[in-house]
Amino acid sequence: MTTRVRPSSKRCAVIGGSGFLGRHLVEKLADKGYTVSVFDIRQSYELPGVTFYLGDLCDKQALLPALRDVSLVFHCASPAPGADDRALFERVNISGTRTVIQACHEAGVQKLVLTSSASVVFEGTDIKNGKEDLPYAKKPIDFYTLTKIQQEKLVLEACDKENGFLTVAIRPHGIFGPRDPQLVPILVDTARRGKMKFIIGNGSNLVDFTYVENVVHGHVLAAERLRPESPICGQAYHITNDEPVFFWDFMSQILVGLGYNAPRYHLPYWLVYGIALLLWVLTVLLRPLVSWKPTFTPMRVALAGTHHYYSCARAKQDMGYQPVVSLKDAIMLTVESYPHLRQGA
Ligand SMILES: NC(=O)C1=CN([C@@H]2O[C@H](COP(=O)(O)OP(=O)(O)OC[C@H]3O[C@@H](n4cnc5c(N)ncnc54)[C@H](OP(=O)(O)O)[C@@H]3O)[C@@H](O)[C@H]2O)C=CC1
Ligand SMILES: CC(C)CCC[C@@H](C)[C@H]1CC[C@H]2C3=C(CC[C@]12C)[C@@]1(C)CCC(=O)C[C@@H]1CC3
Repeated sequence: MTTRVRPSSKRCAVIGGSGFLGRHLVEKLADKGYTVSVFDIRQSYELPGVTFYLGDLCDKQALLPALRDVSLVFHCASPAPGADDRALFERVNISGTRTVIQACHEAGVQKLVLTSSASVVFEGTDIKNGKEDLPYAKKPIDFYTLTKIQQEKLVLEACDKENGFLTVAIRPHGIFGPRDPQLVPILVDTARRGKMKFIIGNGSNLVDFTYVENVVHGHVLAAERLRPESPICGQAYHITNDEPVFFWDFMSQILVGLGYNAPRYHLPYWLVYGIALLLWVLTVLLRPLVSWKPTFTPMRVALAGTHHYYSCARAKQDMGYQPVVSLKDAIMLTVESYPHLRQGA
């Protein structure tokens, strides 16, 4: 006779736990006394109480050992948005997420928390205080967004109270903080190449940027509140700093904090967007010959020139969410964490 070990509620797995958000989440969970299994295609650190399983999440056999005796799974793996590779996004974010759900069923996992993105409703036009009932983008601005939409739908539709499998999706926006490989490094690289002189549009667009610890806090709350009687089952939740800021003020504060000049000259939004679109088409057409990645992609230009901020009212009401680090402190902590990216370093 085989006896099945009942998964402990203090054992969890983090798929994508070697990444920027994933590692911060793992550190918080370990701090809170969880035993954590990390599943990722790479191992970027070591931590007591954390076991690493390496593999591709599209491979169920590789994934299953990481989910053994685990009751709670966080899925925060995705190819980086800059990958611009439709096949890769579809394979990892859509088929891979189906595989994650199947593996959870086979391993007897009871709760799945997905890291989705607030950009699942973003089509390149203004969103002001967007709530979760906004429809998914009909014309997603890139393959990343397109596949994040499908991924979120798969996870929320898999929620099945009768069979004891509960799911929830967290939608952060513009995550930043120590060790982020995207926002600050791309910004500094652009400044070092002398391309951060211009403000795209009139500079009055409000945007959410979310400190990584607040995103982690949203994930942990969701996991701990995910019970059959809870309103959060099968729902998506915006998690932001809840302090919309002018996009170009935020960028300037980071740049100035690191010793670079803030951008000063204005360029018309539609001109820059048109050029970015043209460059993107050229890179696609010339791809077999040239492997050049433009800094100003249509997605980045749209994000830099429109309003996109979201309401966290639902997360506050259903999960008791409140940001734990203010934007001012978050910017200071972030700037301090990148001494190697300072001007002249
Ligand atoms: N950063 C942001 O501003 C936002 C991010 N998100 C979402 O948050 C999540 C985490 O993002 P972030 O931490 O920034 O991203 P990272 O790229 O830092 O982390 C993702 C991790 O997943 C790994 N990974 C990618 N593909 C696979 C695969 N097939 N199998 C196993 N592991 C894989 C990555 O490895 P490798 O690095 O080698 O690819 C990486 O370690 C993602 O789902 C993203 O869509 C949502 C909103 C905003
Ligand atoms: C070169 C400049 C015009 C812009 C430099 C900063 C950008 C790299 C970042 C500003 C907003 C960020 C953002 C994301 C990635 C980095 C930025 C474009 C996401 C696309 C990451 C993944 C998501 O799910 C949504 C994010 C929105 C904001």
